[in-house]
Amino acid sequence: MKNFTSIEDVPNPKGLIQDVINLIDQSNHSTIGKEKTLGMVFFNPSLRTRLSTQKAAQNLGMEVIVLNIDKDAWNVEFEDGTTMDGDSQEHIRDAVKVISSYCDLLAVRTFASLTNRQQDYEERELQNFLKHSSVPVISMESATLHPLQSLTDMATIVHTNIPKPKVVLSWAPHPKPLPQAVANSFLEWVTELQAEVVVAHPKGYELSEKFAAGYKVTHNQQEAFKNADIIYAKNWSSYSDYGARPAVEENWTITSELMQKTNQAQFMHCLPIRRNVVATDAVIDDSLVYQQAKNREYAAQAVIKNLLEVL
Ligand SMILES: NCCC[C@H](NC(=O)CCC(=O)O)C(=O)O
Ligand SMILES: NC(=O)OP(=O)(O)O
Repeated sequence: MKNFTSIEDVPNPKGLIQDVINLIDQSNHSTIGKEKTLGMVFFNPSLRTRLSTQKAAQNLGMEVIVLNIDKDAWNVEFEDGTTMDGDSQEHIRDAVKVISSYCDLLAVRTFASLTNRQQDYEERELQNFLKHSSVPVISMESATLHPLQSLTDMATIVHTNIPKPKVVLSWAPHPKPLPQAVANSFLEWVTELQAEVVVAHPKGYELSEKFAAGYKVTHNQQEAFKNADIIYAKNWSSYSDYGARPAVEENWTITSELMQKTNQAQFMHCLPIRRNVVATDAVIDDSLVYQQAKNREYAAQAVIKNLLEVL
């Protein structure tokens, strides 16, 4: 594996999921990363990804340096060929060349504009990192994908030991427009599981065909929940009317009553979660969300180890 920015970078996804499961069952530390440095660059906030990736690198003996580029560095210009006489002091190509010169691996969190679909889906910021970094790049969530989250989620689902689970990816309400990244990535990875997958969302919230093609999609949340073993909740904004939040008539908040329609399903969410908007307190408090968050450490550790092995 040369980079980790989507499932397409992973030669053996099932093997990587198994590596994470092995770490869940028996966490271990190694010194493979001794005298090596992980650089972590954030363009927007993070709690889990930041701490779990840092912890994972430390478990492997690495040093970690962190740059909150949106807060602590110069304003970055992303357009090529522009005359930089405005508010941006530093071009992304210079920034990435310099940052990667201090690191052996470079992890980056970029962001979705939710205003320019073409630019987001071309992954302009992430592509600049891939193009200009002299070391392997790890995505800590990009404009359209969140592969560390999805790797974690797959390992968490397999670890429940439910044979051939019915897995429902359910849209849920949110007061703000959010990216499609977590849902896109989930659908990219869930094909690796022996599972029946159903996507439930209101009309107007169709995901890109690139990710949704081949999956059963329903606008009936109650129907989707019947016999489900895993409920994976996530809000996302519209892909077709990019970044919009079309009105939804029914209440899609995940409640205990709704969970009662399932086969005693386990509730999952990547966090952060807006309590009593996405799901009720009772649903969240009896769920896999903290196991999921803990498993982020193991997913990051499996990915970093894999990349270090081929340095
Ligand atoms: N990194 C995991 C998810 C991050 C992001 N959620 C958020 O931005 C929540 C913000 C809020 O609750 O206002 C998302 O949905 O893609
Ligand atoms: N789930 C997740 O990526 O959380 P953070 O945004 O806090 O890193």
